[in-house]
Amino acid sequence: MLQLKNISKSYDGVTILKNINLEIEKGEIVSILGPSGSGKTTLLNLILGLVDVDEGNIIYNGKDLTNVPMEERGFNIVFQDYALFPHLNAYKNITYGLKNKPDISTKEEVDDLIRLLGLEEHLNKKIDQLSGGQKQRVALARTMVMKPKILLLDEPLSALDGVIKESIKDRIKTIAKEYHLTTIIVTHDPEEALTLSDRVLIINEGTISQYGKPEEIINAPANNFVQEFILRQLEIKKNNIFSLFRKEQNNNIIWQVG
Ligand SMILES: Nc1ncnc2c1ncn2[C@@H]1O[C@H](COP(=O)(O)OP(=O)(O)OP(=O)(O)O)[C@@H](O)[C@H]1O
Repeated sequence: MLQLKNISKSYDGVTILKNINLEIEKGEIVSILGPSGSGKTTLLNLILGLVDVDEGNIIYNGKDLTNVPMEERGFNIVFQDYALFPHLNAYKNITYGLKNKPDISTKEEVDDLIRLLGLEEHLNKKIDQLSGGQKQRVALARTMVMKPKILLLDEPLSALDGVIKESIKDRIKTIAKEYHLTTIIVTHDPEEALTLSDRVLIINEGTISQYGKPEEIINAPANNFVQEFILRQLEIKKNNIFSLFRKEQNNNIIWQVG
């Protein structure tokens, strides 16, 4: 279990995160959801160890990691831009980290992951020959072969759309459940957070607005911010789709009458 206790962080005297308290169970998928500048990536970086906390503690399975350097925490991140090596093919990207630590994953485990992510046909391709969704899956595989204790994903779906987005969402869910892998995802998209996660952490201006299961957030928004910002966005999206549908129907009627 990961626990954040009274975490605070400021930059240049400006408070970015204030008194964050949070518990994430092993194998849970948690999304950090909030508007631009609310402190989502800062929170992810604090967990990863890329950024130091000003106050508070990060505890993992009872051990205080607050002052443990990033490399020793055993967490791993997939960045928004994937950060793949362009001169290496997909397979070499996936197995790159194993060069120095070959015992972490067996060949069978690597092959399993490649199969799970549907990358078999793309292994010999260079990175610039891959689509956005394929790059994303290579980045996920490269991180997963290192068997992180916690998988951190920064806006993993933002560059993707439609069917590909849904398919990567499913793959993230499958991997998290199959490997009992605690997964923390930063997103600004309420629909993505609510459909992908076991629990959603909604932050606004550096504080927690609500932390709960998707159905709790939808059925019992804790405050005005959750209601107005998060649920309203979903409502607008839904209405846009319905109005498009109605327009289409009206056009058909006019066309038929005409
Ligand atoms: N290294 C830094 N130095 C100074 N200010 C920073 C630094 N990193 C982040 N900030 C500030 O902290 C605030 C929160 O940034 P953060 O990147 O965590 O937000 P976010 O919720 O992830 O936003 P977005 O959705 O736009 O990526 C912003 O106002 C940002 O300008």
